Amino acid sequence: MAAPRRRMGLEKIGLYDVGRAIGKGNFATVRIARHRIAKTKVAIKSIDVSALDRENLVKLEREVRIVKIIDHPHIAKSYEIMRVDNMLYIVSEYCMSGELYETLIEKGRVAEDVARNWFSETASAVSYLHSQGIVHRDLKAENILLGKNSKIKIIDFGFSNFQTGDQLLNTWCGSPPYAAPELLLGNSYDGMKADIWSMGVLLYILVTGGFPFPSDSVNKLKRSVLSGVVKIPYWVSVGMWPPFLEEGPGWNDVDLFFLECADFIRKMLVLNPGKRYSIQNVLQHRWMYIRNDAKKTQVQLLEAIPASSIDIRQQSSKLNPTIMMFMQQHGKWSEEQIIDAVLGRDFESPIFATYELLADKVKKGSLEGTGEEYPRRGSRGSILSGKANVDEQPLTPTISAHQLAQLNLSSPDCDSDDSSNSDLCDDSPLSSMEPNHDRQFGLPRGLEVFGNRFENRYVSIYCTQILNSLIFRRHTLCASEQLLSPNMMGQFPPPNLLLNNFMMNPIGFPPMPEGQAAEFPLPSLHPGLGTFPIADYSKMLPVPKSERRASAGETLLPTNIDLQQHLANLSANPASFPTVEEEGRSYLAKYGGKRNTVHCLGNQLGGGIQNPIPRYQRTPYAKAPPAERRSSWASPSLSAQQQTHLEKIFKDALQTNSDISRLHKEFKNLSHGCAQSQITNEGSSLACPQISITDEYNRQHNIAPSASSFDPVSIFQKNAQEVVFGQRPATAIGFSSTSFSGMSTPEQTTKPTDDRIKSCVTILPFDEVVHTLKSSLNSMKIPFQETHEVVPESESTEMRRLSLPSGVEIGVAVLPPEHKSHVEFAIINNDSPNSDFLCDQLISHLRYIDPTLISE
Ligand SMILES: Nc1ncnc2c1ncn2[C@@H]1O[C@H](COP(=O)(O)OP(=O)(O)OP(=O)(O)O)[C@@H](O)[C@H]1O
Repeated sequence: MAAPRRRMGLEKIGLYDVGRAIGKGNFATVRIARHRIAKTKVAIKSIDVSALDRENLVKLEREVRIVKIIDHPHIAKSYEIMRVDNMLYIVSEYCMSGELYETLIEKGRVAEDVARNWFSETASAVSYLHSQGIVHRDLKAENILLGKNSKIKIIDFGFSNFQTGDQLLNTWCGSPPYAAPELLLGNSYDGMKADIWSMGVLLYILVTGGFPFPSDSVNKLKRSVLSGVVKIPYWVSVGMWPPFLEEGPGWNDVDLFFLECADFIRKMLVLNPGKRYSIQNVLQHRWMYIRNDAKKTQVQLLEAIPASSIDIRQQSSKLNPTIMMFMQQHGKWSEEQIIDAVLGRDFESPIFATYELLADKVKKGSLEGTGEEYPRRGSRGSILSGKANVDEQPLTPTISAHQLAQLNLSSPDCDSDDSSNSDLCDDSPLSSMEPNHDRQFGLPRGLEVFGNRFENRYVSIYCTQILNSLIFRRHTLCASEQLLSPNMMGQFPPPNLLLNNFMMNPIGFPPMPEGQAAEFPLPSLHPGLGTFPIADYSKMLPVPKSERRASAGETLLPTNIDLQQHLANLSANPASFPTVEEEGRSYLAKYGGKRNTVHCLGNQLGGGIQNPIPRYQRTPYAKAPPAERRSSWASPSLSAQQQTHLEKIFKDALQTNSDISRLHKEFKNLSHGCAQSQITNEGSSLACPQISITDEYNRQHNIAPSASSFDPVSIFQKNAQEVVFGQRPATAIGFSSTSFSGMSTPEQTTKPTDDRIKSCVTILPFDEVVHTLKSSLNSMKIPFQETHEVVPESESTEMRRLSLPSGVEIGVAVLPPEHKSHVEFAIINNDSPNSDFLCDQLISHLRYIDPTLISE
């Protein structure tokens, strides 16, 4: 094919006039273009093949292979593959409304009805892919575009692959915030289950406006994902079983009344891929069929898949005579050439693309009178071998001038108010009726008139470039290329250092064997990765101020858009978009007092909306047993006097509803002397004063946890780095604290200066926990010393301690009153940056066997 050339500043590639860039990926630039015969706008993804290494070339060819075979209404359709010099171009359907991600950024979370529509369209596309044995592996809001009428269109098959039967995949692909835990752990994985995890993240984002695992580094993300805790804000519908109904015969008829988005999300975000939903489960979940939309959604789901296959069947059985005629006139191709390329689905031929674009235009524009159709040749084989099998039906049916003219109209896209029109929609009779065919067809070229649009286009391109350069883009990572690109590798210690590190600490990251980049395992375990910033997703999506709660504070974002305004801007029926207040009120009216104990609905400290869900059920402390909750506490490094003083100021602030600047000031004074880095949450030294304030005070005093009540958590979260959220109190259960004395007591005071404690409770039997921990350590080649002890509190309870040379002490015991296995990880020696990871890894191994395991 001829090399691209420019005409009046507009680049020409094949039969396309190419305009401004509309997107950029790791290796690709996507530009808007217009097909000169069909006059349809398309997106052209261009990839400089010479810049790709062998592995990425393989991926690219796989992407090409896959886009050629997929065809689904909710997947952006590909029309043509062009190879010119070093460039490869993938021409696909142009999705005019851009990324779902950008829509969410702009408008914030969406109502569940809207989320349901988008999500079910996505699910139908994923179901189609999985049924074809294809996994996408990079599902994310940035790869989901909105086409005409806000229909979902999945794009970017750069990481997709074929997966058959029980086959597991190994390559680390995807975007960290959407990556399944098994990928984060570097395990082999089932790509289909990994897609479902990404869908869970997607649905979470749609209905909450935030990420389920907010973090600003891969390490933090990993820890958050592996903790297994998904905090879901109160406004997300919760499956609820009315107290008067027992589960039993007939209960299925009733459950449609109860919304279950939270349950649905959790089913997709199950750590254990074996227990995670499959796409079939997703399609069948009740939330997908809720209320008035039940019919519509079902229809959508049913329609989506067959529509596509019917389409394929129709296409293969008939060729449209109007289109054939039009192509013969405007493309000067012979009938034989057209039939051959179309039936052969020759993506590398401009003929096939032209036919498909025109056919889609006919479909969209409901071209009249196309009932008469060319009979299809018997088979491709017959075409290749001559005309023998061609039916003896007339090949030149009567086609009205009107029908041909209709094909010649601009694409419906060009009539939209899409701003990109100015780039590409030139509907002047000359250019439209006599398109500039590529030289290869040896056709006359129409006069190329752009007039004033020429200048405007440049202004527009220039502005777009500025905008593009300002927008912080998030890209997909792949273990061997993005996570460990040469640049990034440059930031790591040299390989021999890595090797030493690995030898010293086997959970470190092994050096990359030469030429085996693709097999690079466990990329996220490299300590260095923690230093790579990824987008701060926690600050990504705007949520109205009125909706911010301490509970969602970590997940949700500061806002600049008021939901009301957003709702007013939406053209859809506002009734389907209740405000958060309305949601809260109706939730309260329906369920208040039934399910959640709402301690006090009044707000003693001022007005503001009331949150029907008690704060302790939605804060990071939700899991803490009541005994561990307190109105405030200060670490033992504060003197008793200082502590009393702080608590007094805190209580004063509560009673007088005054601000807490005094408390802050006081606290700052106490913190004085600690380096800033020491008083932040991450890596804090427990030697510094720390305060953890919970809502217990509010709860005890029947103060409604509302936006305008005194809300130490959110105030501190906003203003003070010093608060250690969810920090355990200074005393810990069991043997947790230290092995220095060689003795453990149930209530032994931790050594505040050197202990870091993680603990979890599991229903697994003691022996199984010990066995799992030991075999995990063995498989990681981490030596340990095992000691048997008896928990003093209960003579009969055995305790096992595993001591690691890196200074991690692991204790396991079954403790009363629950008689569940308690596991404590005490990091005695903070020198090893990997100790934290190791503990998280071990916890996640346990969680694989017991998904109900609770981290404390
Ligand atoms: N068909 C399309 N219509 C409109 N915009 C598109 C289309 N295809 C891609 N884009 C835009 O271009 C961006 C990059 O495209 P794409 O994701 O295919 O590239 P990529 O190199 O694979 O990206 P990444 O490296 O992030 O995975 C998309 O996020 C989207 O904004």
